[in-house]
Amino acid sequence: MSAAEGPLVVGVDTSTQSTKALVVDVATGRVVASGQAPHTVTSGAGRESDPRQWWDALTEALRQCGQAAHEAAAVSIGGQQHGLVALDTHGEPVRPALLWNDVRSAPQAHRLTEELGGAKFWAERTGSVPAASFTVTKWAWLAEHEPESVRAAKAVRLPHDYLTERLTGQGTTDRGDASGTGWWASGTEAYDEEILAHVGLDPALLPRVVRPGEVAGTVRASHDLPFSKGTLVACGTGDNAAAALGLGIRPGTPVMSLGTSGTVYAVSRRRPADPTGIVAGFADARGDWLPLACTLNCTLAVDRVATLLGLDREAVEPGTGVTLLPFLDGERTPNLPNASGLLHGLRHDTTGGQLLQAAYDGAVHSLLGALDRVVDEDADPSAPLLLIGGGARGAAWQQTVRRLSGRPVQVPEARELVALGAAAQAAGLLTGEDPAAVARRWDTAAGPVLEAVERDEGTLARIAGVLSDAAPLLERGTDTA
Ligand SMILES: Nc1ncnc2c1ncn2[C@@H]1O[C@H](COP(=O)(O)OP(=O)(O)O)[C@@H](O)[C@H]1O
Ligand SMILES: O=C(CO)[C@@H](O)[C@H](O)COP(=O)(O)O
Repeated sequence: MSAAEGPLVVGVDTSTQSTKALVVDVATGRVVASGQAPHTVTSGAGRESDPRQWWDALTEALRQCGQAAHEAAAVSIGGQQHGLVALDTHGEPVRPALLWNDVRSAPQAHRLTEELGGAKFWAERTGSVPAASFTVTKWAWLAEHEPESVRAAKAVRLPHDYLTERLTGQGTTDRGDASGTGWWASGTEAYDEEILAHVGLDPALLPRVVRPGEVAGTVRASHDLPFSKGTLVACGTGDNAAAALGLGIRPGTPVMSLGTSGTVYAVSRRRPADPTGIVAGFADARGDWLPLACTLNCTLAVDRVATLLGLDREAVEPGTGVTLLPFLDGERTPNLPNASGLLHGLRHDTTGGQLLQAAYDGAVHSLLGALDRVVDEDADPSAPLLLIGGGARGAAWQQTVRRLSGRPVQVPEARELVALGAAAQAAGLLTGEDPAAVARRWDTAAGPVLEAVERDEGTLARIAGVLSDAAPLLERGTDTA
C-alpha cells in the first residue's frame, strides 16, 4: 500500500453491535487501515451494555489499525445515539448503559409527554416527541426503578461522549447527539432547564456542548491507545449525524440506513417539529437539522427470521399475500413499544422464502412510511435514495427497498460511513474545511445506482391494512413482552 499523501486522521463508529475504527488519509480520503471489535448487548426485557466494553473494543479496533493509528493527527468519535451512561465521581459507570433500543421506559415517555404540555410542546421545544429511545425517558425510568443509581450519578453522558471524555479528560458532547436526549432545546440550542428540573437532573452533571468545528480537547497522556499526547480530538456526534457528514449530503438527498436500527433522514435548513412523533427533529453536526425516523427492527430482526426458517438471508422468494410485521423488539416507528412480531396470511403453499421476503417487506414498509416526512417538501422526489449500513450490502435488502420505494437507489461503495463522517470531522479540524465538503472531496457517496422500478403499491397497501386491523393486538403486546 502506498504512503499517505496527507496527514492521517482516525474516525470511529461505536455502534450498537461493534466499534469500528478507520485511519484515513486527509488528502485523498483513502482508508489506509481499519479495525473492528464486537460488543455484547443484553437480551430479555432491557437492552444494556457495559460502557467499559466500548473502550476495550476501541482499543482492539485501533490495535488492528497498526502503525497508521500512531500517526494520526486528529481523531473523532461517532456513536449510537440516546444511550444513558451514568458515571460516578471516578468516571466509572454506576451501572450498564441503557441503550436506544431498550423500550422499558415507554411508560415514562408517555407520562413525560402528558405532564409537560403534550406532544406539541415537546416537538416545539426539543424538536421531538420523546419515545422510549430518548435519554430523558431512560433517566426518568432509572429514577423510578433504581433511585440509588441516580443518587450515585455524578456525570451523565451519551455513548460517544463517554469515549471522547476518556480520551481528553473533558466532559463534552455536540449538538447532533445532544438533540437526541430530550433535554436539549432545539430553538435555543441549549439544555432545557425546565425539562431537566422536571426529571430531577442537575444540568451540572451534563457535558459541555462543543460547537461544530471547535476542538473538544486533546488526547491526554494516561491511556492505552496508540495516540500521542496532544493529538486533536473533535467533538464527535451521533451515528446518524456522522453518516450524514460522511456522505456529504445536501438538503433534498434522502438516506436510508439499514443496521441494528433502520433510519431514514435528510439534511434540512428548517428546524423540524413534528407533533405526531414520527419524525425526530435532530440537529446535524454542522449547524443544520436532521429530521429522522428510526425503527428498532431492521437487520437483526430479518436475520432472526432467516435463522428461524433455516434459510440464508438472501433466500427470498416473491410473496403472494403473506404479511410479516417483524416487531421482535417492540417498535418505535410506528410507535408500538409493546408490540411483538405478527404474521398474517399463512397458507399451505406459503414457502419459507416468501415468509422471509415478507419480513424484509415489513421492515422496509415502516421506514418508507416516514420517508416523505423527513425530506423537505420542495425536494426532487426522483432523487436517488442513498442506501447505507450493513444491510445495504445485501441484494434482498436492495431489491426490497427498490421495489417498495419506486425510487432509484444508490449504494455507496464506502462501507463505514459513520466512521468516515467522524474522520471527515477530524480532518476538518486540521484543514479548517467544512467536514461535509471534506466528504464530498473524498467522493464517499460514489457507488452504483439501481434504476427505479414501479412501486409495489399492492404490497404497501396490504401491510398498511394488516397494521391498522391488528392495532389493538400490537398495542397490547404479549404477557412475556
Ligand atoms: N452482506 C450483507 N447482507 C445483508 N445484511 C448484512 C450484510 N452484512 C452485514 N449485514 C447486516 O448488517 C448488520 C450490521 O450493520 P451495521 O450498520 O454495521 O450495524 P450497527 O452500526 O447498527 O451496529 C448486521 O446485523 C447484519 O445483519
Ligand atoms: O436510535 C437511533 C436513532 O434515533 C439509532 O439509529 C441509534 O443511533 C443506533 O444506531 P445503530 O447502532 O443501528 O447504528
